[in-house]
Amino acid sequence: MQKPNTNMPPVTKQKKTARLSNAEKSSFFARREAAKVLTSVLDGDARRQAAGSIKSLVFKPSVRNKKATFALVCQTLKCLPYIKEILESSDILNNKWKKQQALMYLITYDILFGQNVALVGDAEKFLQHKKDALLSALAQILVKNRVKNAKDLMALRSDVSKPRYVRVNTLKLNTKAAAAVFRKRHKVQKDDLVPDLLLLPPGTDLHDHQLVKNGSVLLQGKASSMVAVALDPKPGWEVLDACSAPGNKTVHLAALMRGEGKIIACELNKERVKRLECTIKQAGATNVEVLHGDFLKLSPVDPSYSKVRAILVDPSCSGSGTAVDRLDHLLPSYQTGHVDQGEMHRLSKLAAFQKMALEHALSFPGVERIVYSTCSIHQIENEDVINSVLPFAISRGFKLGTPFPQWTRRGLPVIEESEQLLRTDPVEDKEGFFIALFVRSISQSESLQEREIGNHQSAVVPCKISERKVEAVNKSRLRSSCFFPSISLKMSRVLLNPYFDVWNSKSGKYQH
Ligand SMILES: C[S@@+](CC[C@H](N)C(=O)[O-])C[C@H]1O[C@@H](n2cnc3c(N)ncnc32)[C@H](O)[C@@H]1O
Repeated sequence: MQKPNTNMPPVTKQKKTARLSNAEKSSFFARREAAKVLTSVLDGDARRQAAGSIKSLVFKPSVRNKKATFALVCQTLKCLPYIKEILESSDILNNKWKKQQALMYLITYDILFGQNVALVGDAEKFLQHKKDALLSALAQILVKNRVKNAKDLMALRSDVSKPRYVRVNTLKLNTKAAAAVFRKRHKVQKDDLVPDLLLLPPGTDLHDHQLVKNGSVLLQGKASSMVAVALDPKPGWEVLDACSAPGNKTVHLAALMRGEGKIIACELNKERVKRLECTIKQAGATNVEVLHGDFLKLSPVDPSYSKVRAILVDPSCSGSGTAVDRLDHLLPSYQTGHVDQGEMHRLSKLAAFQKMALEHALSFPGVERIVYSTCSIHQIENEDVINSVLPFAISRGFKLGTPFPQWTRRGLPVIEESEQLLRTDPVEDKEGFFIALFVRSISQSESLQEREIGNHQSAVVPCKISERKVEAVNKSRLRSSCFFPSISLKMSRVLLNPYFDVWNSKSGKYQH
């Protein structure tokens, strides 16, 4: 039997096609485009290997009607648990239609929750004929959820709304002037915590706004904008942004430094370096030097970095804190709160890299301030990373600082210093970020620098720490070594010696 072609309007009847209205044609094609995106999203979610976020899939050049496709995919996902239940309980899909599952979901959405208009096409007609069965399955769900109609049912799964945050790029425009421009069409408030951050009503679409296009403002969230402010670099400083693309925080640092001093923006990924360069150019940040390379391979004792006073470590992370922004909360896996073995393995690998990157930053002898940040909600990428590097940080003369002391949401109470860590909440603040700040006095960083040996092959970096700290470090290292029973006695002795860390620039590793 010949397969029906659901990708074309009923072309066999040429006359009929000609009579299709523009609305009918465009919704027919929008549903087909949406079906491709939805198939990709659901397959990726089932395999826990997303091909991209919903937004990135919709914004691919191949999708013509982006706005309609995006709306249809999101609305259908929002109702998906009900749609699945309805299709299952009414049992109307034969094998032929089951193979076009995403399209069935979209059309069912249109019939029961959407406008129920312009339903041309074989798949649409099939479901229209089964409308009574669909309605009766929906009625049962309404009773079960104690709501009167489909609209009220959808409201049960309503969107989280968050203000449209706009960070003014003070390298190009002052905040007062930016606020005045937006005030012509929107209600504008200034954020009470982050300087140069404006709040516009939720849903305000500014993607095509002139100020966004010319780099005068950035559509950067509040939590993300807190990171550079926490590092607090001063004009004239040298700052290292360890993992910098796409560069939103790099250019924020540049603005806070008023374009004075130098930022070394390091990025490993070649493609992302291009994005970084675009961001820098668009923002007009002239004091940024892009370094395409591996941050872990930079030698802390290389004279090129001897003047670096602050480092931002914003490493690759799971991104779990921005799930709402990426619309992941609409996905079936998010709704079950499932973290499977594969995901746990991925988190452990990320955490291992995050720890290495932070430890590496702590090794630069002239540095006074380090911020570690993630957009993850997982303890393994946040508090656990801090806990695991604390002994080393202390051995290098650092202590934890308190970014935004007035902010009430702090780290999870799984380490003693949790009050010094900062978290934002994915529900309350609409983004789940984590920020930790390490500080060291200038005198300590200077004495480390004086003592360092600028040997390019191998440099010994003695650490100046008090007896009390040595004891704390030893105790804590002993504790950590207990988790690795395979570590030999000889090796643990080396690990327990807090005085010397040897950087070998050939291997790009420390020798303790
Ligand atoms: C979370 S993103 C950084 C976001 C950036 N700070 C911003 O605000 O726009 C992490 C970046 O680190 C980069 N990266 C990962 N490993 C790296 C390494 N070893 N050295 C330098 N960059 C690395 C990734 O390619 C990615 O672009």
